[in-house]
Amino acid sequence: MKNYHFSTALSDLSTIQQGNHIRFPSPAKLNLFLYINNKRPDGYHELQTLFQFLDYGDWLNISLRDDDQIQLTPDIPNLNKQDNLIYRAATALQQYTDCQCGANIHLDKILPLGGGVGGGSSNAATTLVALNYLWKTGLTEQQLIEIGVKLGADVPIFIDGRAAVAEGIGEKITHCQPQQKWYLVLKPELAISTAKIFADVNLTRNTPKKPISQLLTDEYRNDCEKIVRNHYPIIDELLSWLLQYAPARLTGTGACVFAEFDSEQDAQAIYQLKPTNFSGFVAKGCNTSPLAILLNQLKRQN
Ligand SMILES: C[C@@](CO)(OP(=O)(O)O)[C@H](O)COP(=O)(O)OP(=O)(O)OC[C@H]1O[C@@H](n2ccc(N)nc2=O)[C@H](O)[C@@H]1O
Ligand SMILES: Nc1ncnc2c1ncn2[C@@H]1O[C@H](COP(=O)(O)OP(=O)(O)O)[C@@H](O)[C@H]1O
Repeated sequence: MKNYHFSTALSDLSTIQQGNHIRFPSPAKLNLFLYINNKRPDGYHELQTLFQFLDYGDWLNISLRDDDQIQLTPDIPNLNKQDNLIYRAATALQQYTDCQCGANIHLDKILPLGGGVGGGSSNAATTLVALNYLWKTGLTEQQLIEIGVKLGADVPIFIDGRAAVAEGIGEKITHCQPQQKWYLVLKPELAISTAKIFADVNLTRNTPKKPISQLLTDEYRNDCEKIVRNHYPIIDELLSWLLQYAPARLTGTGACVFAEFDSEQDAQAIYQLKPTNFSGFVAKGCNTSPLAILLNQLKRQN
């Protein structure tokens, strides 16, 4: 059975490096809180949001090629290769560095598209970090972030690899150490467009900005939750169900919802009770990204 929890695999590098392939983790994130402070004249919204990684996500299996082609398998339904953030990240790195290297990239996808768990952004970040390592292009983290931010607002946080509060539209990052709880994440079978949520006239977009120290200790909320619950009755239903058992919220602009627990056993116990027509998973929150952990291990080995 495939394992989408990274910590076990990362404890044994022989499962990560097989022949000329290396498997790189592309973890999910949760927005433990998300407040919208303001709409800027250019239409973007200023946020204060807490990112934590999950010990769970996609794998990117990468090997080098003799030519400069980027081969990407398998196809994601309804997404052209040229629009896939993995392909865009790889070609952006080639262009930035003038590098003639290529790669075969196989994506083992488990994270839902438009799920608010950052799958696309994480795939882009893992591609940049992994290919910079494999191609020996030697870019600094800051240079990778410069490329990544053009691909999506959340790509820099996945490159940075440490839990943080992001402000502005995501460019101002303050590292922090929230509790590493266990989460039960439920995935409704629907994708939510981030643009659509931010365009909604009823969105709460004037939450006063607060000092980060206060945000971390106050009760956590997500300003997108009210309108997402209104638009999608199924999400409303799922959140009401989870709230019977534990504190629960929306992540990002949805569609996934999560509940937090102090132990894996507690999270698993509620997972067993979930309505059978919904999929979900249990995973631990981590303040250091599994990708950063693997990269350090690979560098130490060389
Ligand atoms: C708000 C977050 C929190 O994690 O939501 P999720 O996408 O994860 O659910 C993200 O930062 C989202 O980042 P990302 O998904 O990359 O959004 P983008 O593609 O950059 O933006 C899509 C559209 O949403 C609107 N948008 C996005 C981010 C923002 N701070 N203000 C906005 O108004 C803009 O209209 C933009 O054109
Ligand atoms: N490799 C990829 N994985 C997922 N989505 C991708 C990818 N490449 C491009 N996309 C596009 O990015 C959109 C947002 O994806 P994703 O980051 O998974 O959602 P969210 O930001 O809600 O967590 C998708 O709906 C899809 O159209």
